[in-house]
Amino acid sequence: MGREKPGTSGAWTKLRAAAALQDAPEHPRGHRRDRVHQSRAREWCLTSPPPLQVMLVGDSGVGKTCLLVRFKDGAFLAGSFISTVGIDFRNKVLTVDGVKVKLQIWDTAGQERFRSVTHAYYRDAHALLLLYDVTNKASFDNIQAWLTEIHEYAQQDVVLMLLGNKVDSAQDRVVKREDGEKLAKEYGVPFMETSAKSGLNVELAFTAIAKELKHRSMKLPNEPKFKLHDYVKKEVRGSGCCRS
Ligand SMILES: Nc1nc2c(ncn2[C@@H]2O[C@H](COP(=O)(O)OP(=O)(O)OP(=O)(O)O)[C@@H](O)[C@H]2O)c(=O)[nH]1
Ligand SMILES: [Mg+2]
Repeated sequence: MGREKPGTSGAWTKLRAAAALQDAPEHPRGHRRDRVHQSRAREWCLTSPPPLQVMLVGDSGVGKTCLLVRFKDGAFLAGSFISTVGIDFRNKVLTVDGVKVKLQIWDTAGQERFRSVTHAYYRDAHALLLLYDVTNKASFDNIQAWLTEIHEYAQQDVVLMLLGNKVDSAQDRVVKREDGEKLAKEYGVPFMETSAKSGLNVELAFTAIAKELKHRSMKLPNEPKFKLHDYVKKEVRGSGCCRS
């Protein structure tokens, strides 16, 4: 039996919220978050229209959870690294060109052992933020494998953006900005460097995605076509240390 197209009905949203409740893991940072999680999910499924689904993917430790927390709460989760277990989500409403856009952002676990959980969520994603860590060459080298996985499991028209995170760690950098740009160009995806720690380009990454999804869903006849690549190129900010 085929599933209903994601994001098209309140029933779908409720299903997802119920699934989120069932799967809700202990919060990765050790707090009891079940109740917060439940009320968040309940509150979300009572609002309409259905949110646009954005998924964060990439190797473990690249900063997916920190990026989401920075975007949602404006804070950086310093301290010891506690890996995400399974999958979690946070909601955020953005105002894009005067229109409210609801994003439901899925924070996936980068660890290999959770890969099958993540696979199940790909096809409902409207957008994917694919992260690597500029201080970790292996996370950059694995981007091609992630792209293969995305190709296999995500919708063909999914909005995709490549992010090189932790750009604040200039001394530990091993992946040059140019390498990220080259790889992104090769695959035809927009690219920017970010820092969940300093906040660099975090808002921009999500806003760019929201703008693209909003333009796709509204398709106003007199509105000029939104070009995500051009928008990102125009708006992106360098880390201030390494731009030529
Ligand atoms: N310097 C710096 N450290 C960061 C940044 N983002 C995340 N970190 C650190 O990197 C570590 C991993 O961050 P997480 O956000 O938990 O990584 P993750 O991608 O969610 O990892 P998994 O949940 O295992 O997939 C933590 O110790 C963070 O404090 C950043 O922008 N700059
Ligand atoms: Mg995480």
